[in-house]
Amino acid sequence: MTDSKQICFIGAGSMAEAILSGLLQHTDTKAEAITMINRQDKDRIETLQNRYGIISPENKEAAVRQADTVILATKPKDMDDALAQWGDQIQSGQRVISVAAGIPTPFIEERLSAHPPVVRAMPNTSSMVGASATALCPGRNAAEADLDEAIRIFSAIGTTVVVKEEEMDAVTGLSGSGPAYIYYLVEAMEQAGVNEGLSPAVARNLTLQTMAGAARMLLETGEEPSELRRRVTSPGGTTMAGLNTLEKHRFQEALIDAVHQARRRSQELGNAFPSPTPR
Ligand SMILES: NC(=O)C1=CN([C@@H]2O[C@H](COP(=O)(O)OP(=O)(O)OC[C@H]3O[C@@H](n4cnc5c(N)ncnc54)[C@H](O)[C@@H]3O)[C@@H](O)[C@H]2O)C=CC1
Ligand SMILES: O=C(O)[C@@H]1CCC=N1
Repeated sequence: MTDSKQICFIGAGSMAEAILSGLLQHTDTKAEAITMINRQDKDRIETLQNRYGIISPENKEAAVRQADTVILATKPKDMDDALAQWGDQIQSGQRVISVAAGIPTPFIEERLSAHPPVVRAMPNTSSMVGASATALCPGRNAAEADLDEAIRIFSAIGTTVVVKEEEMDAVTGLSGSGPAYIYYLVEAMEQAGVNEGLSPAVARNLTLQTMAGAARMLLETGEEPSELRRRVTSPGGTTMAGLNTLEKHRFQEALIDAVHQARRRSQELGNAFPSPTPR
């Protein structure tokens, strides 16, 4: 992605940093093309300036006004205030991308008097290493070119899919929150290795490569996970003993419920921000 387009992040937390880092490492985007605005927290912007060389704008209003794309990356609960604070700076010729969980596009559209195009995105923090799984959906003022531009940004830092807005809560529960489930699994596998007498370093090394290898097998062979699992599982062997235990503890049911509860929570966050105008 060759780019001189200006991007302004409103909200400079974990997700904004993951996108920023991914863009700088995996595209031709220059740090000078990125501005970041954060509430109160001057230290945070200084950290990001030192880490990435991005600009902390003197005139924050102008930075929002001058961006080609404004990325809204505050917590859902802060979005209303952030739109009240910065929304009047956003012009119709700009493009807005929101990465906030749960917040429907009409909620944002109704708070932007210039009616710019809004695209909703749900990336994940693997953006940082160019490996996000991002789902996108266009708001009512977004033309194909706006969606394409958002796809272009997020394709540079991972894979993208376009979904219907009503699918965004499910996406959030699955791939938005998903990295945390995987890290949780890694924590458990490492602990298991240590419990069985391995050093923490060896347990980590083996766990991570096992995880990475299994992911690559899935991606590169295109085989079904159930088939790949079958090939590891010799009848009466060790894997079967392990899998039977996972089944006894209802491991799959627990994961399915985790995604369901995360989806439900995303929906709940959205319900807290109703949109008065029916679409
Ligand atoms: N962390 C994750 O894995 C993912 C997060 N998201 C979404 O990204 C958004 C941000 O999440 P995180 O980065 O984790 O949160 P965070 O709390 O790390 O960052 C949010 C930042 O927004 C700033 N902020 C709040 N109000 C502001 C205002 N009025 N003007 C300027 N800055 C303001 C805060 O100071 C904070 O630094 C959330 O809406 C979340 O749902 C989406 C996908 C994954
Ligand atoms: O936990 C959260 O609410 C955010 C949204 C998806 C991942 N993290």
